[in-house]
Amino acid sequence: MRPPVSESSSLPLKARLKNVGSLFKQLPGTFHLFWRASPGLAVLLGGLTLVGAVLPAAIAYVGKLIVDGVVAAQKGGEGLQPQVLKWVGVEFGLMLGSTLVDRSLALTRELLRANLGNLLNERILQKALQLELRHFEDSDTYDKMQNARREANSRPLSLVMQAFSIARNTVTLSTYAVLLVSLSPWSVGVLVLASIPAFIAEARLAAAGFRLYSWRAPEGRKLNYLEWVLTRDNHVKEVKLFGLGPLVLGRYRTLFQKFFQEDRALALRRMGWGVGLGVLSLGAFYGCYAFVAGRAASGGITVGDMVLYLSVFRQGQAAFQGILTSIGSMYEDALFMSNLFAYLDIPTGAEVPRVLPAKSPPRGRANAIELKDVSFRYPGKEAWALRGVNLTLRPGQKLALVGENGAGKSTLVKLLLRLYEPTEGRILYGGVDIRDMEVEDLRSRFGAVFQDFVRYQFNVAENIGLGHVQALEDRGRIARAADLGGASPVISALPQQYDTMLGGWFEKGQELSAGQWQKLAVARAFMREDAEVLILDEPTASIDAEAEHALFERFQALAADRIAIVISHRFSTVRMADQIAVLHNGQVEELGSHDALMAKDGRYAHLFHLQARGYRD
Ligand SMILES: Nc1ncnc2c1ncn2[C@@H]1O[C@H](COP(=O)(O)OP(=O)(O)OP(=O)(O)O)[C@@H](O)[C@H]1O
Repeated sequence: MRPPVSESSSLPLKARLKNVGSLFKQLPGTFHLFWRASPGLAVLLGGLTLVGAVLPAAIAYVGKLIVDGVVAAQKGGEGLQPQVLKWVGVEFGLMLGSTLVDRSLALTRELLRANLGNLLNERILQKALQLELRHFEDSDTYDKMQNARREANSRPLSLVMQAFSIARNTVTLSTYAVLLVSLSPWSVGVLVLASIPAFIAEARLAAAGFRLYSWRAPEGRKLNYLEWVLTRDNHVKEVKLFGLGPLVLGRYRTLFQKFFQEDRALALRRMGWGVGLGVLSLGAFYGCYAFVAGRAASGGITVGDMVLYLSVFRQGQAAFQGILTSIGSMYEDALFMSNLFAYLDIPTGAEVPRVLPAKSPPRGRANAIELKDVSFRYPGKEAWALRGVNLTLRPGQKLALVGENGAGKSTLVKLLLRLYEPTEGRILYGGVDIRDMEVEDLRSRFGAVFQDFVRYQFNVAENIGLGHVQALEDRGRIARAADLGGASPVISALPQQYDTMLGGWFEKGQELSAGQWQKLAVARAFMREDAEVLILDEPTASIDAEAEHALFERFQALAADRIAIVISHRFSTVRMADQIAVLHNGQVEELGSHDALMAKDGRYAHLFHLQARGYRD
């Protein structure tokens, strides 16, 4: 269980500093990205920050010269007036410069935001392409990716800007210190001393805030999820039918209240400290003010010195406060960056071939597939999803996989496509262990329709053509695939046929029925005309009986000399296969043709009769 936030203050100082230190390790990596995003803008930002940092002290100093000049002129200093006006002119110039620097900084920041955001988004997407299925099915990795995506546009820039702001305020403070030392060395000491409590308080509160947000991350996701359930189109039917609104909204409210109370407690602590420290810094300021005013009155320093002192001390306090605030914000930004870097560093490459050069069985004709004592456990799971599976598929053979939900059918397909590796045993393709092949080589030999096939919010031609991206523009091939998948009648009924935009996400998108979408998915699989193996995972789940019959006739013809693997719960489909493997708890319980398995009168025969009776009664 996570400790409550209030306990954070009991953390030993050393541990707290270590926490902070580990977060600021993100800075070099972030700056590297920042540099990569745009070296020119980075240099410009650095230069502008430096100029902006020294300008305030220069302006304050010229202010002093003006006041001293005025006082001297009033005392009858001959010819001092033009001098004073000259200094006013200089201050005007400096102020103009300062405004220009601030505007240019804002512009540079905006340009960098776009560049840096784009660079990061691209890195995140590139990494997503390298990740394997196991990563997507692991909630931890998935969370990391979603978090990285969510804040890539703001956090890295914010971290860099806060670091620059600290640098700028530090330079400004140093220039102020130089000015103050000449005036009253001990007031520099007072400025620093009066700031120490504020520094400690800010560090404590920022750490508490940071811990609050990081502990809260999983609950924050829960909050997002609840929001999602209530606002997504595909949830609305169930939400309405089951009357889920009040329940989900209630949970949302409870979570929000918890967040609100934590935020309020933190805000109150912040305010308490703020008031106390405000009084302290005001006291320090007026203490020094009294001293300096006294010295000015007794003629120890000039009026200009006093004015300089006042503005520098005040602005020095503000610069110090600025540094503290930046440190506070950096905690959170650094947390994000550590999550982002953790995501970018997720080890991948499990898919690279074990041997070089990779092996590649002959292409253009089906190769035998052999599963030898294959067992598989999902990462982090105790139970075996597959156990001791032995299967041989010769070219031209059709295999049907049957078994109850969770028997391991889809898992077997994932292993064949090397989306996972067997925990034990081997899978051979054309006599070659598939771990010795390039995955792209292996996968390009398969055409597949998955149970959870994708409904691309693209046009019809693309929905089919994506099955073989090299032929995305080949309308002839797309039309052939549509014919084979039984999708042609659906397409001719659409307003712009192959150019009809599909799905409800974009304007003019045409929504299809589940069965119509599935026909497009089947057509997509048939785009791979040279596929050596065809896999249809529950291909007929959504299509009607007539379409199913037609699909299987075409499928039989098309699959003639290829290997075909069909997963289905419909025995009318299953019985057409040469071989039927009955999976039960991850094991092949029965294997043989329909006739052989019926004669055996085991699980298959039992399930077949059960379904047949359902149709007859
Ligand atoms: N990503 C995953 N992580 C962990 N366990 C999983 C994962 N996917 C499936 N499983 C488990 O592996 C076992 C086999 O699942 P699989 O999806 O292969 O079943 P199936 O036979 O295809 O079922 P269905 O007929 O419902 O599609 C099940 O016990 C399931 O809970």
